[in-house]
Amino acid sequence: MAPVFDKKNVLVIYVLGGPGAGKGTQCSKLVDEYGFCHLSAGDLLRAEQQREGSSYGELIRTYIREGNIVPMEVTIKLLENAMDAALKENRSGAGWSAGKGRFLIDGFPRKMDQAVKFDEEVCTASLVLFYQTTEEVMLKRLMKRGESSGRDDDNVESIKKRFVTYKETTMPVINYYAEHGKVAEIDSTVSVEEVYENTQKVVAKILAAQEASS
Ligand SMILES: Nc1ncnc2c1ncn2[C@@H]1O[C@H](COP(=O)(O)OP(=O)(O)OP(=O)(O)O)[C@@H](O)[C@H]1O
Ligand SMILES: O=c1ccn([C@@H]2O[C@H](COP(=O)(O)O)[C@@H](O)[C@H]2O)c(=O)[nH]1
Ligand SMILES: [Mg+2]
Repeated sequence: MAPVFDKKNVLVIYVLGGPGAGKGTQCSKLVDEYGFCHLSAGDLLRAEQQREGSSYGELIRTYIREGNIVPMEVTIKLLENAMDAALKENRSGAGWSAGKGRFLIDGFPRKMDQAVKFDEEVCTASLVLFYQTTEEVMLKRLMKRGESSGRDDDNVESIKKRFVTYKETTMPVINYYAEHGKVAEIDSTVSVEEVYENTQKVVAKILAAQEASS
């Protein structure tokens, strides 16, 4: 079913990279500076897993623990509903007016079927921010985060599985968007501030281009 909002009115940036690459960290800085609505597919799935009465709770729990990708219909519906709700809030500020808004979609699309379906039926992204670092760095960050995150998948067994899914299933998505000239690759090995400086440069350009065309 088509989304309720008009896709012409939304600016979408996908935020991709390996588990623990720093996607969420950079998104929160972008929210503060540019007023994006940040939608993390993983967070939406975790919230749905916890929701009383959800028929997907157990399914989501198993997929996340195994580092697998939840069937796309579930995730796309959650994202679409969250976008719709944000647009109905009538937010103010740069990029927001009646029915218009700007979104960071974090950790999605992670599989080609999601990418094709979302592009066709919901909306297309103007840019893909791709945070790149080594598995060694990501493992260290996730193990540290796991001391306090409470996430079922911040343990070494799940992390190893997430790395396999990332390489086999998500890298083809990133390569697909790279072939379409949409990917900005950013080294996320360096400090949060340095990563953000490089992120700002790319995002500021996209926002300026959008402003010039509207
Ligand atoms: N550039 C950085 N340098 C050092 N630590 C970082 C950096 N970026 C993020 N971190 C830390 O690494 C951990 C993972 O970061 P974050 O949660 O942003 O990653 P993510 O890509 O969203 O991970 P996931 O895919 O698991 O959701 C966090 O504890 C965060 O504080
Ligand atoms: O589109 C998606 C995004 C995420 N998942 C599942 O959630 C976990 C955690 O995602 P984070 O982005 O690390 O918070 C991921 O490993 C998948 O199991 C998904 O199924 N589909
Ligand atoms: Mg995250």
